[in-house]
Amino acid sequence: GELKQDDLVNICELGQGNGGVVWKVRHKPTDKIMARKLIYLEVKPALKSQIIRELKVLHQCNSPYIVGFYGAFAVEAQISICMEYMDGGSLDLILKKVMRIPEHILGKITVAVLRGLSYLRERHRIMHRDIKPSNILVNQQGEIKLCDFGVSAQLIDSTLHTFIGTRSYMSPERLEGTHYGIMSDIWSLGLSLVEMAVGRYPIPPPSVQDIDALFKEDPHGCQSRPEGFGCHKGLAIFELMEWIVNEAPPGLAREHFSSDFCDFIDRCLKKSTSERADLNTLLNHSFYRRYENEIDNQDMSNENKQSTNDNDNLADEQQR
Ligand SMILES: Nc1ncnc2c1ncn2[C@@H]1O[C@H](COP(=O)(O)OP(=O)(O)OP(=O)(O)O)[C@@H](O)[C@H]1O
Ligand SMILES: NCCNc1nnc(-c2ccc(F)c(F)c2Nc2ccc(I)cc2F)o1
Ligand SMILES: [Mg+2]
Repeated sequence: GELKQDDLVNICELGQGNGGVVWKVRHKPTDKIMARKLIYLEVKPALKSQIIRELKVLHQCNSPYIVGFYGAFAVEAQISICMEYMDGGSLDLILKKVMRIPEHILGKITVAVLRGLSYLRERHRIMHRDIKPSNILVNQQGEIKLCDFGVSAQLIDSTLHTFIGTRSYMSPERLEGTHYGIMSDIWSLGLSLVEMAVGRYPIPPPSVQDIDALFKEDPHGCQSRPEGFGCHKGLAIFELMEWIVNEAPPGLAREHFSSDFCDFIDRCLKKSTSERADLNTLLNHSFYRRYENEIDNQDMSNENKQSTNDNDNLADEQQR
């Protein structure tokens, strides 16, 4: 049935973005735990109902790589989007805890993101528009899923002027205001992977010393960021955008990462879209190939776990 405000009880706040806050909530009638995103929007009622109508398409977005959707509604100037609660949180939070994410995990993340992007394109003819670590969520079953993709054209339109971030995962062509498409998601994926591999937003690129300091065996054994790494004064958002448009793209240090990971990143971070790899090319890249069956076992094992549980329950029942 339809979700409504009175049926939801706040448990705790999961985080704030720019223009949105996300709560962990319980849906009383079903006792289901959900994540409720509230987006503040002052738009005419006609536009609000159009947004709610367009968000209903999320009921058809069913993929192991896309966060589940329970419903959307508006109360005054707040749009609520109720979705699957991902109890592992987002990759930006995980990155803060672990300093940097090892390559084999980044391989699994890459498989999930590319499969999520191709699902959205093949089945719903949409691009994501906001690929970045905070929009890639994980759960304790080890599943990796995408959220916050532009399914409603009107919601995108109504929030264009409000959502500016502190850092930009936007591609050069998007920052230049020229037309952009799925290839812009590929750039954002590349930049997100470099950030997670190195442990900080990669523009302006860390110095060679920074990188070596990061990877030398930490004497204390704990993963701590070297002095001044990453927390040096970042560029202001506009300087950052200028850097992305005018300077060479970031890349990975070949002495610390496999050559096919470095090559994968180089192909995602080509500044010109005609040189950048498209989705199909990346789905055939050796870095993707190396991890694609790993994640299938992951999914299979979850399904197997589910079915063995079902069988166990059935067996129990028959004994009772
Ligand atoms: N479905 C979810 N399950 C669990 N945690 C979530 C879920 N959706 C969002 N979050 C958490 O809420 C935080 C805020 O999300 P939100 O999308 O508003 O902002 P953001 O993605 O961090 O940044 P921005 O607003 O710039 O897009 C995220 O960082 C994430 O940790
Ligand atoms: N600054 C606040 C965070 N930014 C942001 N969060 N969600 C969106 C979003 C934008 C357009 C759209 F159509 C959505 F459905 C959107 N949300 C959305 C899409 C799919 C799922 I599953 C869940 C969602 F919240 O934009
Ligand atoms: Mg988000």
